[in-house]
Amino acid sequence: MLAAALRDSGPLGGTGPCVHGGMWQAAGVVRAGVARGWCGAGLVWCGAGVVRGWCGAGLVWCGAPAGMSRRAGRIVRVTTLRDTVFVPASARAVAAAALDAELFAGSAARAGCWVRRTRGAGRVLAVGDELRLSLPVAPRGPRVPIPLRVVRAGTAGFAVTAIGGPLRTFELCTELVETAGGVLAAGTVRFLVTGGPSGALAGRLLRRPVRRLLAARTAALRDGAPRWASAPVVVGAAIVRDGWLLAQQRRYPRRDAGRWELPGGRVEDGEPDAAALTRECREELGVDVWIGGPVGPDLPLPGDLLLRVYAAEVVGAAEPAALEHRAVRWVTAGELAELDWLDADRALLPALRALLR
Ligand SMILES: Nc1nc2c([nH]c(=O)n2[C@H]2C[C@H](O)[C@@H](COP(=O)(O)OP(=O)(O)OP(=O)(O)O)O2)c(=O)[nH]1
Repeated sequence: MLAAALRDSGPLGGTGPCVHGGMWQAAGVVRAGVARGWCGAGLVWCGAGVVRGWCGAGLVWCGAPAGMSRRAGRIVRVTTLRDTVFVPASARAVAAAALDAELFAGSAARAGCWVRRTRGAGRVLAVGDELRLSLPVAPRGPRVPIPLRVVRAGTAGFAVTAIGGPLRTFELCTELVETAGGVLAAGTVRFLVTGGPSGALAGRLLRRPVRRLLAARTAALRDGAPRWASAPVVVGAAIVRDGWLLAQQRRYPRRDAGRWELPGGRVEDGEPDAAALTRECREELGVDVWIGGPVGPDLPLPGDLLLRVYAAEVVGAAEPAALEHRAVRWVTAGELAELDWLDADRALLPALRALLR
């Protein structure tokens, strides 16, 4: 039976042009030319033209079956599970929810999992942060420890991947696709187990807790995003000049004194973001600024504040001064990582680096 299953196994996934003009994505094993998959617009056609899945709110979604193949002579089983929700909120609010460390840990707890941050700090999850996920195989049963690293954290989505533990491959990602009325948040978990019958059993046992984790995560995004849509905003200015970025060093409170941040501050009630940034840059630096587009995603801050950063340039040849801060400093892309940034600002470093390129 096993041999027959292996013979039937095709590629473990794939992607191709969909009849709706987008791309289809097949997940799991392709048997006899038939794949299950999903696309953003409707039904999925692949292989011999057979459709699996169903259409709801304009998208097809399905739980893909466990796939099986041989790699280096070992039986490898890949399981891909998906859960998609439609979130009627702005893309920036949903991305903020996706990067919210508290929301992530809370949703995992609701699914019976534990999440502990082992690297990184603050409310926002940044690329390079590490977490330890403890997945229950059964209620009150043994737990599988999965050390994870954040590998993607941006406006288009979030992803963590295993960096050790018994499951050498475990990936959880959330793709965010903006639509006219809101955002499609497509959660996927893909994990791989090896071994014969014991591997098959392990794969089967893990499906239920992983499915619960995935469902709790997408539900948390749907329920958590509206809060970020109406959160009080702190605006920051990524002021650039000839490949240099202006950073300023905090004087207070004690826990943040000496750390670096971007010029800016809280937006007052009814005040447009641009007006708040103009006001803060005059007060803190004594200069006027031109304000451009947003840089990176909106970032959750402690106290349910949201940090939103805009690209900016000093008007004219005026030199910014540290009127309220300990110091200001121009830094190159290469020097960005040398500064002790506030926790949330660390999550912006990839976007700031890209701005300076
Ligand atoms: N301006 C700014 N604030 C930041 C950044 N990153 C970050 O976490 N924050 C936090 C620090 C503060 O808790 C909050 C900013 O609000 P604020 O500038 O009005 O706060 P503050 O503590 O300086 O208070 P205040 O004296 O200006 O009233 O956002 C950043 O890059 N720029």
